[in-house]
Amino acid sequence: MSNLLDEIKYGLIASCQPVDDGPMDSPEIVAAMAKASVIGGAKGIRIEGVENLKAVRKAVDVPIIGIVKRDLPDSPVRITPFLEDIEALAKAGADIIAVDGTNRPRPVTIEQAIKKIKEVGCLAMADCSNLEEGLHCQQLGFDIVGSTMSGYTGGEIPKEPDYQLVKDLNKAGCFVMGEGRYNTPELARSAIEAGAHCVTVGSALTRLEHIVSWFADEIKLANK
Ligand SMILES: CC(=O)N[C@H](C=O)[C@@H](O)[C@H](O)[C@H](O)COP(=O)(O)O
Repeated sequence: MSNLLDEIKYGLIASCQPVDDGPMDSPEIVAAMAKASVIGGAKGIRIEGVENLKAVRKAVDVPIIGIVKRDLPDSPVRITPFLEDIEALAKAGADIIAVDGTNRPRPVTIEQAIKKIKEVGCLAMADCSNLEEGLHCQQLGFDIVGSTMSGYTGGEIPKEPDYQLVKDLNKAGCFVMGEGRYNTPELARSAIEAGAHCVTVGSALTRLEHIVSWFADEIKLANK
Protein backbone atom coordinates (compact mmCIF):
# COMPACT_ATOMS: atom_id res chain seq x y z
CA MET A 1 0.00 0.00 0.00
CA SER A 2 1.25 3.50 -0.74
CA ASN A 3 2.82 5.42 2.14
CA LEU A 4 0.17 8.08 1.82
CA LEU A 5 -2.62 5.58 2.32
CA ASP A 6 -0.76 4.21 5.34
CA GLU A 7 -0.52 7.73 6.74
CA ILE A 8 -4.25 8.36 6.60
CA LYS A 9 -5.44 4.81 7.37
CA TYR A 10 -7.98 4.63 10.21
CA GLY A 11 -7.78 8.37 10.58
CA LEU A 12 -10.00 11.40 10.30
CA ILE A 13 -9.84 13.62 7.23
CA ALA A 14 -11.06 17.14 7.96
CA SER A 15 -12.81 18.61 4.95
CA CYS A 16 -12.20 22.34 5.36
CA GLN A 17 -14.85 23.70 3.03
CA PRO A 18 -16.54 26.83 4.34
CA VAL A 19 -19.99 27.85 3.12
CA ASP A 20 -19.56 29.40 -0.35
CA ASP A 21 -19.23 33.19 -0.24
CA GLY A 22 -19.78 33.22 3.52
CA PRO A 23 -17.66 35.17 6.02
CA MET A 24 -15.23 32.24 6.41
CA ASP A 25 -14.68 31.72 2.70
CA SER A 26 -11.08 32.90 2.28
CA PRO A 27 -7.77 31.06 1.81
CA GLU A 28 -6.33 32.47 5.07
CA ILE A 29 -9.27 31.18 7.09
CA VAL A 30 -9.30 27.82 5.29
CA ALA A 31 -5.58 27.45 6.06
CA ALA A 32 -6.24 28.26 9.72
CA MET A 33 -9.04 25.66 9.77
CA ALA A 34 -6.66 23.09 8.32
CA LYS A 35 -3.93 23.88 10.85
CA ALA A 36 -6.41 23.69 13.74
CA SER A 37 -7.75 20.38 12.37
CA VAL A 38 -4.27 18.87 12.37
CA ILE A 39 -3.71 20.08 15.94
CA GLY A 40 -6.98 18.35 16.83
CA GLY A 41 -5.82 15.06 15.33
CA ALA A 42 -6.86 15.03 11.67
CA LYS A 43 -4.57 12.79 9.63
CA GLY A 44 -5.45 14.45 6.35
CA ILE A 45 -7.27 17.46 4.93
CA ARG A 46 -9.74 17.81 2.06
CA ILE A 47 -9.67 21.17 0.31
CA GLU A 48 -11.79 22.74 -2.43
CA GLY A 49 -10.24 25.27 -4.78
CA VAL A 50 -6.75 25.94 -6.05
CA GLU A 51 -6.13 29.16 -4.06
CA ASN A 52 -7.29 27.48 -0.84
CA LEU A 53 -5.06 24.53 -1.57
CA LYS A 54 -1.99 26.70 -2.09
CA ALA A 55 -2.59 28.38 1.28
CA VAL A 56 -3.21 25.07 3.07
CA ARG A 57 -0.12 23.45 1.52
CA LYS A 58 2.03 26.09 3.21
CA ALA A 59 0.29 25.53 6.54
CA VAL A 60 0.23 21.73 7.01
CA ASP A 61 2.36 18.66 6.25
CA VAL A 62 -0.36 16.00 6.31
CA PRO A 63 -1.75 14.54 3.06
CA ILE A 64 -4.15 16.85 1.23
CA ILE A 65 -7.05 15.67 -0.91
CA GLY A 66 -7.76 18.38 -3.47
CA ILE A 67 -10.94 19.04 -5.40
CA VAL A 68 -12.37 21.83 -7.54
CA LYS A 69 -16.13 22.30 -7.52
CA ARG A 70 -17.87 23.78 -10.54
CA ASP A 71 -21.50 24.36 -11.44
CA LEU A 72 -21.77 23.36 -15.08
CA PRO A 73 -24.69 24.28 -17.36
CA ASP A 74 -24.78 20.89 -19.11
CA SER A 75 -23.70 18.34 -16.48
CA PRO A 76 -24.66 17.58 -12.88
CA VAL A 77 -21.04 16.63 -12.11
CA ARG A 78 -19.52 19.22 -9.78
CA ILE A 79 -16.38 17.67 -8.28
CA THR A 80 -13.23 18.21 -10.38
CA PRO A 81 -14.88 17.91 -13.79
CA PHE A 82 -11.97 19.05 -15.99
CA LEU A 83 -8.43 17.82 -16.70
CA GLU A 84 -7.14 21.39 -16.20
CA ASP A 85 -8.53 21.27 -12.65
CA ILE A 86 -6.48 18.13 -11.98
CA GLU A 87 -3.33 19.80 -13.31
CA ALA A 88 -3.90 22.94 -11.25
CA LEU A 89 -4.58 20.96 -8.04
CA ALA A 90 -1.40 18.94 -8.49
CA LYS A 91 0.62 22.09 -9.12
CA ALA A 92 -0.85 23.66 -5.97
CA GLY A 93 0.41 20.74 -3.89
CA ALA A 94 -2.37 18.15 -3.65
CA ASP A 95 -1.27 14.62 -2.76
CA ILE A 96 -4.57 12.99 -3.64
CA ILE A 97 -7.06 14.29 -6.19
CA ALA A 98 -10.74 13.42 -5.91
CA VAL A 99 -13.13 13.44 -8.84
CA ASP A 100 -16.82 12.67 -9.19
CA GLY A 101 -17.08 8.93 -9.71
CA THR A 102 -20.78 8.79 -10.51
CA ASN A 103 -22.23 7.38 -13.66
CA ARG A 104 -23.70 10.66 -14.94
CA PRO A 105 -23.12 12.82 -18.01
CA ARG A 106 -19.75 14.52 -17.61
CA PRO A 107 -17.48 16.76 -19.68
CA VAL A 108 -14.46 14.43 -19.39
CA THR A 109 -14.60 10.64 -19.08
CA ILE A 110 -13.62 9.00 -15.82
CA GLU A 111 -10.91 7.09 -17.71
CA GLN A 112 -9.37 10.36 -18.91
CA ALA A 113 -9.59 11.77 -15.38
CA ILE A 114 -7.71 8.91 -13.70
CA LYS A 115 -5.12 8.87 -16.47
CA LYS A 116 -4.44 12.56 -15.85
CA ILE A 117 -4.30 12.11 -12.05
CA LYS A 118 -1.67 9.38 -12.47
CA GLU A 119 0.24 11.50 -15.00
CA VAL A 120 0.57 14.35 -12.50
CA GLY A 121 1.82 11.89 -9.88
CA CYS A 122 -1.07 11.99 -7.39
CA LEU A 123 -3.24 9.30 -5.86
CA ALA A 124 -6.78 9.14 -7.20
CA MET A 125 -10.01 9.17 -5.22
CA ALA A 126 -13.46 8.55 -6.69
CA ASP A 127 -16.50 10.19 -5.07
CA CYS A 128 -19.22 7.62 -5.71
CA SER A 129 -22.92 7.27 -4.95
CA ASN A 130 -23.39 3.50 -5.12
CA LEU A 131 -21.62 0.14 -5.23
CA GLU A 132 -21.71 -0.26 -9.00
CA GLU A 133 -19.89 3.05 -9.50
CA GLY A 134 -17.42 2.19 -6.75
CA LEU A 135 -16.55 -1.16 -8.32
CA HIS A 136 -16.11 0.46 -11.72
CA CYS A 137 -13.74 3.05 -10.26
CA GLN A 138 -11.85 0.36 -8.35
CA GLN A 139 -11.35 -1.54 -11.62
CA LEU A 140 -10.08 1.61 -13.29
CA GLY A 141 -7.37 1.86 -10.63
CA PHE A 142 -8.66 4.49 -8.22
CA ASP A 143 -6.68 4.28 -4.98
CA ILE A 144 -9.57 5.40 -2.76
CA VAL A 145 -13.30 4.96 -3.25
CA GLY A 146 -15.53 7.27 -1.23
CA SER A 147 -19.23 7.17 -0.38
CA THR A 148 -19.20 10.96 -0.85
CA MET A 149 -21.99 11.21 -3.43
CA SER A 150 -24.42 8.74 -1.84
CA GLY A 151 -27.69 10.60 -1.32
CA TYR A 152 -26.71 13.50 -3.56
CA THR A 153 -27.69 12.31 -7.03
CA GLY A 154 -31.46 12.86 -6.78
CA GLY A 155 -34.35 12.51 -4.36
CA GLU A 156 -34.46 13.50 -0.73
CA ILE A 157 -31.12 13.62 1.07
CA PRO A 158 -31.14 10.97 3.82
CA LYS A 159 -30.37 11.92 7.42
CA GLU A 160 -28.01 9.00 8.10
CA PRO A 161 -24.70 8.22 6.40
CA ASP A 162 -24.62 5.29 3.94
CA TYR A 163 -23.03 2.54 6.06
CA GLN A 164 -24.16 -0.19 3.70
CA LEU A 165 -22.13 1.27 0.85
CA VAL A 166 -19.07 1.44 3.12
CA LYS A 167 -19.55 -2.22 4.09
CA ASP A 168 -20.03 -3.34 0.49
CA LEU A 169 -17.01 -1.41 -0.82
CA ASN A 170 -14.85 -2.86 1.93
CA LYS A 171 -16.03 -6.37 1.10
CA ALA A 172 -15.09 -5.76 -2.53
CA GLY A 173 -11.53 -4.89 -1.48
CA CYS A 174 -11.57 -1.13 -1.95
CA PHE A 175 -9.68 1.33 0.24
CA VAL A 176 -12.85 3.00 1.49
CA MET A 177 -13.43 6.60 2.50
CA GLY A 178 -16.60 6.99 4.57
CA GLU A 179 -17.84 10.43 3.61
CA GLY A 180 -21.14 12.25 3.81
CA ARG A 181 -23.26 13.15 6.86
CA TYR A 182 -20.87 11.80 9.51
CA ASN A 183 -21.94 14.67 11.71
CA THR A 184 -20.94 13.41 15.18
CA PRO A 185 -17.86 11.67 16.60
CA GLU A 186 -19.96 8.54 17.21
CA LEU A 187 -21.11 8.41 13.58
CA ALA A 188 -17.51 8.84 12.38
CA ARG A 189 -16.45 5.95 14.59
CA SER A 190 -19.28 3.84 13.14
CA ALA A 191 -17.89 4.43 9.66
CA ILE A 192 -14.60 2.80 10.65
CA GLU A 193 -16.48 0.00 12.43
CA ALA A 194 -18.52 -0.58 9.26
CA GLY A 195 -15.33 -1.04 7.24
CA ALA A 196 -14.15 2.40 6.18
CA HIS A 197 -10.37 2.83 6.10
CA CYS A 198 -10.75 6.57 6.77
CA VAL A 199 -13.59 8.94 7.40
CA THR A 200 -14.01 12.46 6.06
CA VAL A 201 -16.03 14.97 8.07
CA GLY A 202 -16.81 18.39 6.64
CA SER A 203 -19.94 20.26 7.65
CA ALA A 204 -19.76 19.32 11.33
CA LEU A 205 -16.20 20.64 11.59
CA THR A 206 -15.97 23.62 9.30
CA ARG A 207 -19.35 24.92 8.11
CA LEU A 208 -19.99 27.11 11.11
CA GLU A 209 -23.23 28.57 9.72
CA HIS A 210 -24.65 25.03 9.48
CA ILE A 211 -23.42 23.93 12.89
CA VAL A 212 -24.86 27.01 14.58
CA SER A 213 -28.19 26.52 12.80
CA TRP A 214 -28.38 22.91 14.05
CA PHE A 215 -28.11 24.20 17.61
CA ALA A 216 -30.35 27.23 17.05
CA ASP A 217 -33.11 25.15 15.42
CA GLU A 218 -33.02 22.56 18.18
CA ILE A 219 -33.24 25.22 20.86
CA LYS A 220 -36.25 26.81 19.11
CA LEU A 221 -38.09 23.50 19.59
CA ALA A 222 -37.76 23.85 23.38
CA ASN A 223 -39.49 27.24 23.28
CA LYS A 224 -42.64 25.89 21.60
C1 LIG B 1 -21.91 15.91 -1.99
C2 LIG B 1 -20.78 16.89 -1.98
O1 LIG B 1 -20.69 17.74 -2.83
N1 LIG B 1 -19.88 16.76 -0.99
C3 LIG B 1 -18.79 17.68 -0.85
C4 LIG B 1 -17.53 17.11 -1.27
O2 LIG B 1 -16.47 17.59 -1.17
C5 LIG B 1 -18.75 18.44 0.44
O3 LIG B 1 -19.74 19.45 0.31
C6 LIG B 1 -18.98 17.71 1.77
O4 LIG B 1 -18.90 18.67 2.80
C7 LIG B 1 -17.97 16.61 2.08
O5 LIG B 1 -18.19 15.53 1.23
C8 LIG B 1 -18.04 16.09 3.53
O6 LIG B 1 -19.33 15.69 3.85
P1 LIG B 1 -20.09 16.27 5.12
O7 LIG B 1 -20.12 17.77 4.97
O8 LIG B 1 -21.47 15.68 5.09
O9 LIG B 1 -19.32 15.85 6.36
